[in-house]
Amino acid sequence: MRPFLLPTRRCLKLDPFLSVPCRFPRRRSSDMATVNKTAHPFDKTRLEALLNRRFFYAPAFEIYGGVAGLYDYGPSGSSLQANIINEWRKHFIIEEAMLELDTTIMTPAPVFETSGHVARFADWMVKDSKTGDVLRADHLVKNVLEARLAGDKEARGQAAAPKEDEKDKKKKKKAAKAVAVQLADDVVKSYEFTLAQLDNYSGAELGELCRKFDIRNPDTDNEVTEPQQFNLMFASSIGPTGQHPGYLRPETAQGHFLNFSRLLEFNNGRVPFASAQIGRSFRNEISPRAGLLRVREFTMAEIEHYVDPLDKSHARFKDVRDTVLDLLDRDVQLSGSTAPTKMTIGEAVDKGVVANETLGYFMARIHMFLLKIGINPKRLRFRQHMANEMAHYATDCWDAEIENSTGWTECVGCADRAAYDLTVHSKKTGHPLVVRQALKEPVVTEKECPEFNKKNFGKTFKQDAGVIQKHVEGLGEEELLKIKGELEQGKTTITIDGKSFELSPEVLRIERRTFKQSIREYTPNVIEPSFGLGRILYTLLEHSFWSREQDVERGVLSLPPLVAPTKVLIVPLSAKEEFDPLVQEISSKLRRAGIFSRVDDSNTSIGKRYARNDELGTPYGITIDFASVQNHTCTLRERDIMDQRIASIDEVIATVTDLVEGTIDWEEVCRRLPAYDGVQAID
Ligand SMILES: Nc1ncnc2c1ncn2[C@@H]1O[C@H](COP(=O)(O)OP(=O)(O)OP(=O)(O)O)[C@@H](O)[C@H]1O
Repeated sequence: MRPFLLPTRRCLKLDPFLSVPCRFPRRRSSDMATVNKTAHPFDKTRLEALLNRRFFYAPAFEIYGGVAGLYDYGPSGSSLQANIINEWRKHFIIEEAMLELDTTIMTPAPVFETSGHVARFADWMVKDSKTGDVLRADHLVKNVLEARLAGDKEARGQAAAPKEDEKDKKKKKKAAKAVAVQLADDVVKSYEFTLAQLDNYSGAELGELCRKFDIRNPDTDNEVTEPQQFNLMFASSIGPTGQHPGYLRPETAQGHFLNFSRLLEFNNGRVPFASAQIGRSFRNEISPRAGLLRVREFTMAEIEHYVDPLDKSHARFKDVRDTVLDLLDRDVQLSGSTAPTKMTIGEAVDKGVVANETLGYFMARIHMFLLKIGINPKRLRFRQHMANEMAHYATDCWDAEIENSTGWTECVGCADRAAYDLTVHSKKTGHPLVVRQALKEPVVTEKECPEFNKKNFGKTFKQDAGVIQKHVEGLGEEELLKIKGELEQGKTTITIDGKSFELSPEVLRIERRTFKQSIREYTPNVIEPSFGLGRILYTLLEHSFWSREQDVERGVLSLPPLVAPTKVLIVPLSAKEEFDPLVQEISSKLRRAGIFSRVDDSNTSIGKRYARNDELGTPYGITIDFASVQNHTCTLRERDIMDQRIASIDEVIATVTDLVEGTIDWEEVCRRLPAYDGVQAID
C-alpha cells in the first residue's frame, strides 16, 4: 500500500498543470527521449540576456560605466561557482589528501623577478597605426584569418559551423572585411596551417604574419605596428615609502613554492605529495572582450604535485589507465591539422605522447571532473603545447580546451614544470627547497680524487696555485685517470687559458677513494594542473543552455544537480495560510537533508514560476496544492522533461535527496513513484 492518497476531484481543479498554459505540456518518463534540446540553434544573445536577467554575473562598477575585464557574480553565479569549487575540493583535495593553502595575493617584486614573471609574463600587442588602439597580436591574427576562412566557406556555399550564432558570424565578417569571398586553395591551406600553430609564433613572427597576410585593425582597416611585449602583472607598492615594489599575483603557484619546506615537513618529509590552493589572480589583459573567458581578475584553483624527478610514476595511474581522451598532440598541430586522436591515457603514456604517468593521471582526473560538473565530453579536448608556447623549463604541457561559441578555449593548463621554480627560489634566497631522502641501502661509489701536497704545491706555483687547484678539481673522471697515468710515468702538463703548468707526484697525486652515501638530496619536479574557474563556469553555462521546442523564449539551463545553485524549488500553489506549515515542514526537512531549496510563493502562475527556475537551472520542483494539505502529499517535477510524480512528503524528500546525491536517476524515480495525473485521479 502506498502511504498517500491519490488527488481528489477538488485538487484536480487546482492541479498545477491546469494552471500552466497548455504550450508547456506535461511529459511522462516515456517521453524522455523526445525532449529535443537542439530544436533551436544555440543563441548567445539569449543566453547572455538570461544570465544578466537572473544575475549570474554582471559588469563590475556598471553604474560608473564599468571597466573591461572586471565582473561581479550575483547570487546564482556565486552559488554555481561555490558548488563547482566544492566539487573540486572533493574531487582533488579530499580524494588525493592534498595539503590546502591560502597564501597572499600581494607579492614583493623580488619573488616575481626570481620566478621570471617580471621579465617574461607578457603578451605581444600591436597598435593601430593611426588611432593607437591596442590589440593582442595573436588574437588579431586569429580573428582575421578565421573570419576570412568563414567568408571563403560561405562563398563556396558550405554551411557555416552550427555552433556559430548570428552575432558571432557578423563579428567575424566585420573582422575580415571579406564577406563571402572565395580564397585560392593554397591561401586557405596557409591560413589553416598558421591557425593550427598560432601559439608557436614569436613577436617578430606575428609581425611578419600581419605583413604577409595584410592583417589590419578590423575596426578601422588601418595597418598595425610591430608587436611589442606588454607585461600582464599589476604593479603596486607595499608600505608608505614606495620603496618596496610589489605585484598582484598573476597565478597562485609561487605561494605554494615558497612554502615548500614547511609543506614537506608537514608531510613528514615524504614525496610525492601535492598542495592545492583556490584564490584570486590578476592579469592586466591587453584587450579583454570575451566576457568571463578573458578577465583581469579571476579565481584559480591550482595544484602543485611534487614528485621525484627519477620516478614520475603515479600509484593510482592504473585506476585511470582506460580513460579515453581526445588528444591533439604537437605533431598533429605542426602538420596543420586540428583533429584530435581518441586514445586511452594508458596508451598515450606508454607511447610517450604524454610525458609521464603523473601528468597523464592528472589529465584523466581533470577530464573526469569536467564531465562530472556537466561539460559536454564531445566539446572537450587536450591540446599539447607547441615548443615555443611552453615555458623554457617545462618538460610537457597539455591544456584542457573546451569548445564554446568563440571556439576552443583553454580552461585548465596541466604542465610538468620540472624543478625550475624551487631551484630558482632556493638559489636566490639560499633557503634549501629540497627533499632529503634516507636511503634504505647506502650507495657506495668509488671515484678518482686529486690530493695536493699543500706545502710543495704552494711553494712551486705561488699565485697560480689557486687557479690550478680549481681547474684540477673541476676535471672529470676520465681526465683525472689520464693525469694519474702520466704522473705514474713522472709528470703531467696542464694548460689553463693558454698557460702551461708542469705537475709532478711531489705536488699532486690522484687517489681512488670509496664514498658511502646514506642520504639522497634532490629538488623535486612539479606537475601543475591549473584551473580558471570563470572559464569553466561560462563554458558550462553555454553547454547547459537550450530553449524549449514549443517556445524559443523559454530558456533552460540543464545544470547537473551537483552544481545547480538551487537544488529544489518549493512552490505552494496558493498564498493561503493553510499552506505555511507544509512549506515549513518541507523546507526544514530538506535543510536537514543538506539540500539547498528556495520557496517561490510569488503571486504569479505556477508555469511562470517554473519557467523562472528553469532559467536558474533548478533541477527539481516540489509543488504543494490543496490535496497536499488534505493528504500530506506533494508532487516532484523534473526540470528538463517536465515530468511530475506524486508521493507522500517524506517519500518525495527521500527521493529528491537521492537524486541530488546522484545515487538514482529520473528513470528510477519513475519506477518508484507514480506519475502525477490529475485526470486519472478523477476517475
Ligand atoms: N585572463 C583570464 N581570464 C580568465 N581566466 C584565465 C585568464 N588567464 C588565464 N585564465 C585561466 O587560468 C588557467 C591557467 O592559466 P595559464 O597561465 O595556463 O593561462 P594562459 O595560458 O595564460 O591562458 P591564455 O593563453 O588563454 O591567456 C587557464 O587555463 C584559464 O582557465
